[in-house]
Amino acid sequence: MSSSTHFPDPSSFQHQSDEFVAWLEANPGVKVNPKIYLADLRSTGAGRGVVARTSIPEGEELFSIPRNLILAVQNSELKSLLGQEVDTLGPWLSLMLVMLYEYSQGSNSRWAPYLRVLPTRFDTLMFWSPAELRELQASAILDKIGKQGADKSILESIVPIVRANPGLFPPVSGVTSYEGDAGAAALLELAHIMGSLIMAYAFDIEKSEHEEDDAEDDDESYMTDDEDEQLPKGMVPLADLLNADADRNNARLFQEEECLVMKAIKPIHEGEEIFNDYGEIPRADLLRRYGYVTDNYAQYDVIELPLADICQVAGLPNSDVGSQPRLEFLEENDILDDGYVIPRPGPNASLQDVLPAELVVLLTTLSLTPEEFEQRRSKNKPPKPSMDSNQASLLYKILQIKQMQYGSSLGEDMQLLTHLTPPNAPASLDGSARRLKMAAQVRMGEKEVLQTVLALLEPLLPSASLKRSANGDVDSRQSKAARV
Ligand SMILES: C[S@@+](CC[C@H](N)C(=O)[O-])C[C@H]1O[C@@H](n2cnc3c(N)ncnc32)[C@H](O)[C@@H]1O
Repeated sequence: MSSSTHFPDPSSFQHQSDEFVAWLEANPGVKVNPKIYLADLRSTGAGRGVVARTSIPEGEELFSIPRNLILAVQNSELKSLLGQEVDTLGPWLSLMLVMLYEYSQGSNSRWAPYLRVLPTRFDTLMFWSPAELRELQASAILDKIGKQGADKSILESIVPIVRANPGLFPPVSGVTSYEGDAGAAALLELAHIMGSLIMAYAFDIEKSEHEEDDAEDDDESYMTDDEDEQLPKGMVPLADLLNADADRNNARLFQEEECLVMKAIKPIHEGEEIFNDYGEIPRADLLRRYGYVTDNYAQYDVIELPLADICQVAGLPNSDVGSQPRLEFLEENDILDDGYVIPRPGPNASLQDVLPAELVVLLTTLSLTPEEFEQRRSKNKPPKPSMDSNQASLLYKILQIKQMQYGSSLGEDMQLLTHLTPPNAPASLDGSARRLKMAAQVRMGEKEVLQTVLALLEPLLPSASLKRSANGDVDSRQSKAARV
C-alpha cells in the first residue's frame, strides 16, 4: 500500500499529478477518456489510482499510449549514447540502467513529469529489516526475496557501466561520485528503487507486428523456450497508475500495433476505481512483488512444502537425488519436484482437489516397504496418485511440523491484528505497523491453509478409522483409497 511516506515531496502530490496528466496529454498520439481521472487515494493507503468520473460501458477505451512513449530501452537515447549494447543485459537490468539514466537527467529527461509521480520508498520484502522479515515466521516466501542475487547483479553489471560513464550518470543520491564504497552503496540503493519500480509497475511489452517480422531474421540460437522471460519490459505511463484488485478487476491493457490501449472489460459505475489484475497470486507474493496485501487475494494463499522437509519427516537421511534411490526413481520418471504447493481449499474442496498428484506419488513412494519399492523399481512402475492412511499419516506429520515452525498460533495473530487496527485506526497504517500487520495477514493465511488441509486429512488417519469402527460406524474409508 502506498501512503504519503512512499512519495518524494508529498506536499506537492496533487500538483505533480496535474503536471503529469498535462505532460501526458500533450504527447502526440495520447488519448485519455475524459470520463476518467487520476485520484489521490492516500487516505486508503493506495497512493494514486484511476477513478471513473461518470459511468463507462464495457469495451470503451479508457486511454491509449503510443508505443514510443513507453519508458523502455528502445525509446531512451541512452541506447545510442552508451556505445555498447544495452539489451544484452536482459529485460530487467537493461530497463534498470535506462531508468537510472533518465532519473539522473532530472528535468531534462523526456519522462521527468512521469518519474516525479513514482514512489521512491517501498514496502516490498526487499526493503524489510531482518526483524521485520522474522514476522513472516515459516513462510516459504522468505526464500524468494533474492536480495543477495539482485545486489550481485547490480554490482557486477550496472555499477561498472555507470562508473565508466560519469557524464551520462551524474550522481543524484547526495554523493559527489559513485566511486568507492559510499558511491557503490548509494548507487545500489538507487538501483533497487528502479528495480522495485520495474517489479511493481512495468509491463512485459509484446512486439508489434513489424518488430516481429524483423525478429524472424534473427539467429535462432538466441531464442529460448521461455518467451516471457525474453520479452522486453517497459514502464507504461498511466497504465501503471492503476491499482489492482482480484475481485473488482474491470480493465485490461491491450497491446496494439502502434499503441497500448486500456479498455473497460466490465461496465464501470461513476466513482468506481479502475482496477488492473495481477493474476491469481498468493498474498505472500503480493507482498514480495507489490508491497501490499488485501484480503481479496486470500483465496489464492498457498503453503509450500520443500522436498527436503518431506524427506526429513519420512526418515530419509537427506534429499540428495543421487544418494536416495526412491528420489532417483521418481526423478527418472520425471515426477520429482524441489517443492510442492498446496492451495487454499475452497469451501467444498476435497483432498483430491488440492493435493498435487506429484506430491501424492512422492508420499506413496516414501511409504512403500523396501520389497514394494524394489518391485516397482524393477518394473519401472511408479505408484498411482492415490491416498491411503499411510500417506495421509505422513502428510499429516509433515504439516504438523510445518505448523510448529510458525512461532505463534492463529489466535495470537488475530489478537495482534485487533491490537494493530482498533476500530478508529486510520485505513492506512504507516511504517513498521503496516509491515507488522501485512506479515500477520500473510502468515495467518498460510496457517489457515495448513489447518484446513489437516482437517481434510483427519478422516483418513488410522486412529480416526479405528475410532469409528469401535463406535460401530462402518467406515469405508479404511479400505478405500482416495484417488487424487
Ligand atoms: C502499478 S502501481 C499502482 C499505482 C500506485 N498506487 C501509485 O500510487 O504509484 C502498483 C502499486 O500500487 C499499490 N497498490 C496496487 N493495488 C493496490 C490496492 N488494491 N490497494 C492498495 N495499494 C495498491 C501497491 O503499492 C503497488 O506496488
